[in-house]
Amino acid sequence: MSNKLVLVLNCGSSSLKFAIIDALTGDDQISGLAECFGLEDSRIKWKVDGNKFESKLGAFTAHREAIEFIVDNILGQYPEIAEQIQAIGHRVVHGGEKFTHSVVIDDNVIAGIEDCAALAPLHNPAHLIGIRAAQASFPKLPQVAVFDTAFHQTMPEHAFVYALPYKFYREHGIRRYGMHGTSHLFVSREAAKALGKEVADTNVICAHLGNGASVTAVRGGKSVDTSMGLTPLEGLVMGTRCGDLDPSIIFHLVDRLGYTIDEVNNLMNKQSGLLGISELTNDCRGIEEGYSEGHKGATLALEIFCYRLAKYIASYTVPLGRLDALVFTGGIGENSELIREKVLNLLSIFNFEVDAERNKAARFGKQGQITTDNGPVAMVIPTNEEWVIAEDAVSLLK
Ligand SMILES: Nc1ncnc2c1ncn2[C@@H]1O[C@H](COP(=O)(O)OP(=O)(O)O)[C@@H](O)[C@H]1O
Ligand SMILES: CC(=O)OP(=O)(O)O
Ligand SMILES: [Mg+2]
Repeated sequence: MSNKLVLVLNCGSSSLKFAIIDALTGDDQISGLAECFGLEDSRIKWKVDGNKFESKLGAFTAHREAIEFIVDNILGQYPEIAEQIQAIGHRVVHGGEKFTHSVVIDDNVIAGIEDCAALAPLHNPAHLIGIRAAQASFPKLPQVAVFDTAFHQTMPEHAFVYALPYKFYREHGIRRYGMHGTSHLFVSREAAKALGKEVADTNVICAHLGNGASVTAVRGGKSVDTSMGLTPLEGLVMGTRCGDLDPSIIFHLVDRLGYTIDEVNNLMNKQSGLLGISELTNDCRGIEEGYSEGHKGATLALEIFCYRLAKYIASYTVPLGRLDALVFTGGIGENSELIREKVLNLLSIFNFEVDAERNKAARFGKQGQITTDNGPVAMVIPTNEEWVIAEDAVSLLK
């Protein structure tokens, strides 16, 4: 048997993404998404060999029921696939300073993920539910945790310490950690391949633009700075998150406008970003549609998104010195030729020259350079976090 199949689970605050993936080739045999938390009408959608299926999960289904559905109703139909699964790989957003690499899950690891839950309150508690449910459903299979933060543990202290009294880092671990590390690792490695260079000799800036979004400066295969911080709220404008702002806005909202801390948390994580500015939608496709129809809010949201992103990208030339390529990835980075073009035009000081044909062609999972050969390289590289998770899971079993 040449397959090395891994079931990869990415439990988010309100959804669960899953894939059964071959660690050797990156091909997924089955993949899907369950919208499973707090919804009256939660659903699960999945794909097998390009064929699409959908089913209702019922009201208020949570991760545990979704995993039971995957095991009983989906894998149950494909026993020849199910019996080949060798491990379960879990995406875990926050591993603090404790986890610099992927690990096989045991009670100590679970306690470590619990310790980090306060730093990623929307993500880590969901991962723990997923881990426990997977342990119950697959008691014989090894479970592996792969951390978003691990790739960023190479950042130097001057990039990760906040300008607060130092004791808050020393005593409470309050520092910048960075997320989406698995994606930044994957696309920076693929960029080196595409450039025909050794990873150790390749400097790239990666923009992962999905519902959450972050930019990372990768020097010689190592993360040297990234835009997310203690939590996934810092940095870029995102679908519903505000990213960077003046921290005094929090005092103003609480002291002057009577908001509770919980309300501020909800406002900044769930009601801001593209959704908050546009007063239309958090979905980039809807923002682009609004922009093309002259919708004022959508236009402003798009402009702020691109401007902030371009500023971050420009600033990451500081830790790199030399830039071999700028990489776009994530649902927006892989598909939005409009945003890529706007961002590259804002970065005119670097002489990027957009190639309209190439930029148009790079979408729906296609990799490729989107600039002309006359200037610096920008490219689209579809991310594959699930493949990295599957590879790590299998390599830990050897
Ligand atoms: N064809 C497209 N054009 C523009 N944006 C797109 C397109 N397809 C997907 N997106 C955007 O990608 C985002 C989701 O990205 P994704 O990486 O799937 O998110 P997640 O962070 O949940 O993994 C959404 O804002 C969606 O609108
Ligand atoms: C860390 C983070 O923002 O993850 P996601 O993009 O999956 O929300
Ligand atoms: Mg994603």
